Amino acid sequence: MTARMTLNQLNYQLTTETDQRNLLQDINVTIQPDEFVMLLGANGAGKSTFFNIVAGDLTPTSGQITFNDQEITKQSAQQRTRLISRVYQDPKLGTAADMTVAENILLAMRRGQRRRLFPRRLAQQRPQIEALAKTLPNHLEAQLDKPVSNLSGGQRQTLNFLMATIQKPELLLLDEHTSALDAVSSQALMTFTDTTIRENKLTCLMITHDLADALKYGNRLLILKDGQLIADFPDAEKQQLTTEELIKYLH
Ligand SMILES: Nc1ncnc2c1ncn2[C@@H]1O[C@H](COP(=O)(O)OP(=O)(O)OP(=O)(O)O)[C@@H](O)[C@H]1O
Repeated sequence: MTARMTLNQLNYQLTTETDQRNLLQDINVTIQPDEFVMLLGANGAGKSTFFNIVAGDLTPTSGQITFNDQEITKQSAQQRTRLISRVYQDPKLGTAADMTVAENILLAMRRGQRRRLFPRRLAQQRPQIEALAKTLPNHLEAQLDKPVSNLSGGQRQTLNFLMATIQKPELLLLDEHTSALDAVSSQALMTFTDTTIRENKLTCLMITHDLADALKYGNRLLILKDGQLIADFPDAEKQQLTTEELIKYLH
């Protein structure tokens, strides 16, 4: 099996006027296509920096990133958008607030294609959009003609997740995507996330501070501490882990 992504001897050093800090240090990790990886770490451990490097928003100071056997270390975030989708913590990011839910879904379906004939396409694709919406949690199917700015946080994050996965990215990055939601909405989106990843066989890296979710979902678990990967649990070991053991790693 060709690895989906390999990070080799990767370092990221932040240089300011007053000091130099290694935000990521000697990261060596290979992600396989069938992996749904939980990434844990205390505040400031370097998780978002890790995602920014993978997405191409930051360039590593040294080391290589290989994606499907091609080196992409110097590729921009724009060049990687065909491969990598990201959902952020903030429900306001990722959607067009003034457009309706249906229009946003159509935009995501047609990302990368020409925008001509948009109203006609919207009418043509309506049955498909409605069928899709019926599978979604958080009652989003009843909101198709509402502007996105009217949605609750849970509904907006559900839409963000759908838009990020509708074209089946090669790699999905979930950056604490349920953490701003109430417990019920968060669990509904997490269940939908898990089903979507399994059914579409997506490769996924997910940052979370929710230890119960980290243990329940995914088939591998990585822990970052002070910019270094200090633990890597494959599925069988992950299944034996307890919250208490995880807490010890995070301190
Ligand atoms: N542009 C920057 N300037 C200064 N410090 C930075 C910058 N970016 C990140 N840092 C620092 O680097 C460290 C790692 O940050 P990062 O956001 O990657 O951590 P994190 O694990 O995602 O944390 P959290 O769980 O709080 O989101 C932190 O100490 C942070 O303050």
